[in-house]
Formats: sequence, C-alpha cells, structure tokens
Amino acid sequence: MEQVEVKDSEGHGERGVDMEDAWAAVRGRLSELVSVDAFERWFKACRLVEVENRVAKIGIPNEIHQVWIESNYMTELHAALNEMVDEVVEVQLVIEQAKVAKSEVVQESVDSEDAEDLFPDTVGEDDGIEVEKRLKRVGLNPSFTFDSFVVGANSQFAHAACEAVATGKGSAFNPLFIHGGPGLGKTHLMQAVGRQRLASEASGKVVYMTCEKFTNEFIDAVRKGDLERFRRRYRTAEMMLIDDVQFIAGKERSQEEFFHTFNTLLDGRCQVILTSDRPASEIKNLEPRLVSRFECGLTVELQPPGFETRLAILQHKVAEWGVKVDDGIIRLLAERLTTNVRRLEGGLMRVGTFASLAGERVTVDKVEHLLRDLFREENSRQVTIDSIQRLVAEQFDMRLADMTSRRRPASIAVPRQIAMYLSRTHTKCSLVEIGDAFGGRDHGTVIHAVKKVKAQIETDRQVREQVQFIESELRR
Ligand SMILES: Nc1ncnc2c1ncn2[C@@H]1O[C@H](COP(=O)(O)OP(=O)(O)OP(=O)(O)O)[C@@H](O)[C@H]1O
Repeated sequence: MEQVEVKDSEGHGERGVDMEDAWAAVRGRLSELVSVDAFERWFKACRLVEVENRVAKIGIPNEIHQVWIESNYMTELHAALNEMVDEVVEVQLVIEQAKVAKSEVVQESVDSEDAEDLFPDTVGEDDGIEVEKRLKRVGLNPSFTFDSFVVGANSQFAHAACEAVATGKGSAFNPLFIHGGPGLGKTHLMQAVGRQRLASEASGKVVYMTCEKFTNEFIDAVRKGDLERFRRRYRTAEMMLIDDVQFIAGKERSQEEFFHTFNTLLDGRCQVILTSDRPASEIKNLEPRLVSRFECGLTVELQPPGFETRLAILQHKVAEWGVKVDDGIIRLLAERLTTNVRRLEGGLMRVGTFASLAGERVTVDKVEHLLRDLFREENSRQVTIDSIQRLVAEQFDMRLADMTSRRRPASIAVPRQIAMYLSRTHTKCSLVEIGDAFGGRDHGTVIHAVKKVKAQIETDRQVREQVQFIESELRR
C-alpha cells in the first residue's frame, strides 16, 4: 500500500498532503480491516486531527465511540495508520462534541472575516461528502438524524413540529421553541432539522450555536469594539438553531442584543429554533419582551419517555451499535433508568461494553453492580409525597405543617388538594398511604381532591399552569 506522509499538525505534510487526504487513506484501509457494519457505525463520523511526534489524534463524536473503538478496534486503527500514514506509537481518541466543535468552527470563521465563510454556497461534485463536511462545519452531530430518533407519546408533537419545519411545511412555527428536562432529545431533534435543511438545500445558510456561545462572543465583540462584524455574521442566517436559551437569563446587555438579532432574523424570514430546559415564561430574569418573542411561534415540550418508549429506544440503540445484550436485561434497564434518554444510553453502553469485553452473558447481578451509581441516583430522584408537599408549600408560600393540618381556608385547602393530586399521579402510593401522609385523611378525601384538581386543570388556566410548573420542577 502506498503511504500518505504526514509530518505536522497544521494539516500539511512534506508532500503537501492534508489531514483529510490522510484520513481518507486510513478509512479506506480500515474498511478492509473491519466489517462493513462496524466501519459505518464507528469510523464514519471520525477524522484525523493531527499526527505529531508519532502520536495520532483521532477526532470522534462522543464517549460511546471512545469506549467502543478503544475496546474493540485499536489494533485495526493502529495498523491502518501505520500502513497508510506513518509509523505511529500512540493513538489518542479526542471527543469533538458538536457544541464544542461548533465553537471552534465559528471562531475560525470570525478570523476569516465575514459571514460568507459561514455559509459555503456551492455544493461539490459528491453531494453526500459535501453534506457531511458542511455538517461538521456548522457543528452538527452526524448521528442526530430523524431516522435515529425514536418517537413516543412523550415526543410525538415535538417531533411532528420539527419534521414540519424541516420539510418547509411549518413556516408558521417561527420560532419553534422546544423545552424539556436534560437528556430528553432537544438538541437531537433541533439538529435533525438543521441536517435536513443542509442536505436538501445546496445553499442553506444554517447556524447552530449554544446560547452561552452567543453571549461570550457578544461580550468579546463589545470588548474589541467589533459589534458590526458580530451582527453581520449572525443576522444573515436562513436557519438559526440556538441551544440552551435559558443561559441568557439575567444577562441584560446580551438579552438586548439577542432581542435585536432575533427580530432581524424573524423579519428576514429566517427560521429560528430554540431549546430550553423550561418554558420561556418560567425562565427567571428573562425580559418580558423576549418571553413574548419566544412564545410567538410554536412551543413544544419533550417529556421523559414512558416504559414502552424507553424499551423501543434501547432496542433501537442495540441494533444501531451492534451490542449483544439479552432482552431481559434490556427490559431491566428500561424499568430502572427512567429519568432521561442520556442515562439509558449510558447504561446500555456500559452493559454492552462489558458483554463485549468479558465475552460472557450479562446477569442481573452484574448489571446491578455495573450500574450501581446510576441506579442509586435514579432512586434518589424518585418523587415522594414529602418532596411534593415541600415543593407545593414553597410555590404557594404556605407552611409545610399546613399540608397535614385541619385548617381549611382556600389558600391552604387548594394547594393541599393539588399536592394530593400530584401524589396520586407522580408516586406509586396508594390512596390510603396518601391520606395518611396528609394528616390521616381518609381515602375518600383523596379521591375527591384528585377529581377536583383534574377537572380544574381542564377548565382553569391558572390551576393548569400552576400544576404544570410544579410538575416540571419535580422532574428536575
Ligand atoms: N427519542 C430518542 N431516540 C433516540 N435517541 C434519543 C432520543 N432522545 C434522546 N436521545 C439521545 O439521548 C442523548 C441526549 O439527547 P440530547 O443531547 O438531544 O438531549 P437534550 O435534551 O438536548 O439535553 P440537554 O438539555 O442536557 O442538552 C443523545 O445522544 C440523543 O441522541
């Protein structure tokens, strides 16, 4: 095999070969050394970052790739690098998360002067490769696609809205505001829209950024007296994806700038998608005019997936990653890891890696041991009647003791009924146990409270919003 010579970390070797060419050669060799499946799954989204002093750095998209490649394919990776590039003594896997990669990309673009660099307008001869390149450039994670997102009742509406925006049928959903707890797929769905736009429109000007990044760049631009360039860069986008918008809370000047950027983008018919860990109206210290701008399109929520959906997500990941784990173990993970999808992924990865390395069947005891920290955390996150009572008392500014007292003014009775309703819907406690926890009330009183609050949620907006807010706090 002919070797591609690589000498420095600037992307060029003595023969002017850049990292992309070198990696293409390594990929070619790797595709001969590992199965087609493994190659597609584990090496497609990687790149050669540099080779310096015989140490090769390989950029990988996430921790899962790291565990998997380190456990299974280091020999092949070494061999391919040695044959195609240079004799390397060490291979380092470096996680290039989308959010981090994006920052680097944007920074490069600042240096290279203006907005044109952010949005390459031409597509090369090979559209497929071009799309992958553009994904990287924009900072989108190649694995965040619609195909890899498992839809359940918890995400149906958000998924449908994102698909509509991606296919151009949701232009009225502007901005699209996606909120929900951590690890529930907000970034995944948002980036899937960006990906589709990039894949379908040759000149789609897509920008992905975290709100933290926006704020930092803004502060930097103010410091350098370079606001004009900052504005030029962001106000010419056709699709703007902004992650973790809650980060802007309490930052007055950044909010001011954000407000104007936002207006310019919407006036220019740019599609804006925002994600947040809570609804706009619940972001503390967010200017009311921004709240109302965020709410003027469509707001969708991602909720934690139910058991069936967790099971489906795990089954999908098992197939996608090619891990070998018994169905019984998959069910166990779906039963025990309930808070979010990131945890499900983490649990499955650990179990799958053990199975592959140890080459033995994973037993329930082994899972208990391997995932003991995750299970412990899940247990401590369990919603209890006590945690509900505390939260409701805090929200309604009443004494905790009144949850169990006999006092009956509406300012106490109404929150107490809400707390009973939440105890019934968010814990596995029986009516009798709930009655006991509320000062020894009988189960009929609990049934009455649950019915009443249920009806009020349907008819009374204020009660509905109060209950929804407490529910979102319980999930944190
Ligand atoms: N429905 C789903 N189907 C398949 N994978 C999912 C699903 N939901 C989430 N994931 C996966 O879970 C992980 C976490 O998702 P993501 O980063 O989008 O969460 P997030 O809501 O943006 O979290 P955070 O607020 O912490 O940034 C990702 O690897 C994502 O691919």
